[in-house]
Amino acid sequence: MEIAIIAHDGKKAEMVQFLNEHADFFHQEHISLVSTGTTGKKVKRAGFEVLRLLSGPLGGDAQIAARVAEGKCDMVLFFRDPLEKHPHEPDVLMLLRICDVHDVPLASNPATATLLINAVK
Ligand SMILES: O=C(CO)COP(=O)(O)O
Repeated sequence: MEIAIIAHDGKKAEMVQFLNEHADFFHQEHISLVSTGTTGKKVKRAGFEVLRLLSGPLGGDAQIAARVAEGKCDMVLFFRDPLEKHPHEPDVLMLLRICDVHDVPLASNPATATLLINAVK
């Protein structure tokens, strides 16, 4: 199962904390992680194996959307920062839309992400 991990700058620490809290789940062999560039760097540094794509503002969200559209990515955990502006907002909205088009589960905060991963344990 491929899970995309994405976090805006103001939410990256929360994402790493979330991964650490659920490390047993994310370290399972059948779970593979894919991530936008800078998030991926932090995820890797925290000891998780991850396929790092481009940074979000450079097209990373779009790359993840493509994986969702192609049926490669099964779940998206995207901790967005609702208090910040993002130059690549169109890409962010596109990713959310593509998840809805393809009925792929998407969590935008830790509470929902916890419910999602508990559902697939
Ligand atoms: O901007 C992002 C999501 O929209 C995340 O990108 P980074 O992981 O490269 O910071």
